[in-house]
Amino acid sequence: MLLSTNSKKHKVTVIGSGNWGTAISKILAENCRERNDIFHETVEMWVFEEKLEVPKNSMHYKSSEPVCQGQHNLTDIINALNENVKYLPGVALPKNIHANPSLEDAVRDSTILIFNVPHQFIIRICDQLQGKILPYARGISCIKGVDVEEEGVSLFSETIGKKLGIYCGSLSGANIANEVAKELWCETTIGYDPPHLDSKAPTPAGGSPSQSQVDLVSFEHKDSSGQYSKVKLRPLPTDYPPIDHALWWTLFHRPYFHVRVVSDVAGVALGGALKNIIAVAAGFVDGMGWGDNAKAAVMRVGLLEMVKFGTQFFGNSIETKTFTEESAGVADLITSCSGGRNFRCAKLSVQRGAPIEEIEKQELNGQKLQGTLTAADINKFLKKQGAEKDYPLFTAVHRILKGEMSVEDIPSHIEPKL
Ligand SMILES: NC(=O)C1=CN([C@@H]2O[C@H](COP(=O)(O)OP(=O)(O)OC[C@H]3O[C@@H](n4cnc5c(N)ncnc54)[C@H](O)[C@@H]3O)[C@@H](O)[C@H]2O)C=CC1
Ligand SMILES: O=C(CO)COP(=O)(O)O
Repeated sequence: MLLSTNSKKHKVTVIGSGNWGTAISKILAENCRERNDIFHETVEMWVFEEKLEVPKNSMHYKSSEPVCQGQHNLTDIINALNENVKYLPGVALPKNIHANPSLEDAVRDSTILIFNVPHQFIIRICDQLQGKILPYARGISCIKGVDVEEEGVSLFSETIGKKLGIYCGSLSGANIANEVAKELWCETTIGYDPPHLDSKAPTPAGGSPSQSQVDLVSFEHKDSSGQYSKVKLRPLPTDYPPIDHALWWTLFHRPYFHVRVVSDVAGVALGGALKNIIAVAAGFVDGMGWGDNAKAAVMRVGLLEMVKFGTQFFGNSIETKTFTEESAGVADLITSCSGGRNFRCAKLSVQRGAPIEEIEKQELNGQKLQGTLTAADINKFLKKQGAEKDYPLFTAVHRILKGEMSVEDIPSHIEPKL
């Protein structure tokens, strides 16, 4: 067990309060309460504010609480009822979650930042956070998606790290939020590869950089292209418990949420992003009524494309065994193709003959699909690389979503050409 001999405690903020953002906040709040020798008990949860009435599927529908009458801010409702009535209705949240509508206030003095929003919103959030966070904070991204720009494809753990000047790992796994929130057992994977102190960096007066330096210190860091580079990071002051694999395990592990911490940050993040495209494909073929064999076929081809993409574009910084051995890979693929939102909405879109965006709006009550956007992001990148034909399943999903191909074409499209 991790024992704390340090004088300062970590303050934890979750940036995001959707379906997964709230379920993760619940886990963290339970652990912060139990391990209040290491963590501040209160977990701040940043909420993108909106006004609503307590809905019928809430545990508090028609209760006599003042916030249950008429329209109120979601933050006020969460703080009064300890339930996220919109994104995780029916689940009692620990009282030590504080829903906060101010991003700046939510991250103030936090040493640990957990990023958990739909990926389309994270860049703007990072822009708003610049200069507002502790410079020696460390992060974990629970976001499933990729960041495609002119220069290429990056993972959000990297993008967040670069934009905020902090180190950020990743968390991903077979973790359908509603099941995790009901405390049904599952596994997850955390990727964290903390920078090593650069032994050649000038040592400041008064000791080693890790002990006394409060200014920028140069670290050697391996990025997702496998390149070692010198990056400047603020070391965590030594009066805090070190942020390492053991600390992440202590913060996230629950009897119902089993954590494995690995060093393959890129593999964890990439697996979570790419499986969402495959889940859309699985939904398409299931919507056609083609049965489990067809679904298994797209899962097989999809897993191979995941491994190929990781190897081709993330080089030696990725361990492809993460895709086959960790929850963040094949297990996430299986659960997402069974009961995930991408799967369910893609299936309904075929069954109802309606665009998936329409189904998303009708069925998800404000929750967001990631697979459709990721299919477009990955396609943009593959096109630029001239590699669309090497990834027939990823390409097919994008083309079907764009109306350029039909689901009936999937079998012939993914068959290797002789
Ligand atoms: N829900 C799940 O079962 C799981 C989700 N994930 C991943 O976690 C990430 C977050 O997903 P969820 O928490 O499920 O989100 P969600 O799908 O429930 O999305 C709704 C959230 O987006 C926020 N939002 C809407 N418009 C916004 C805006 N303009 N700016 C900022 N926020 C806005 C809403 O306030 C709400 O918090 C995604 O990348 C997802 O793939 C990972 C594992 C499981
Ligand atoms: O990532 C998930 C499960 O691990 C959830 O996937 P969906 O977003 O498709 O529901």
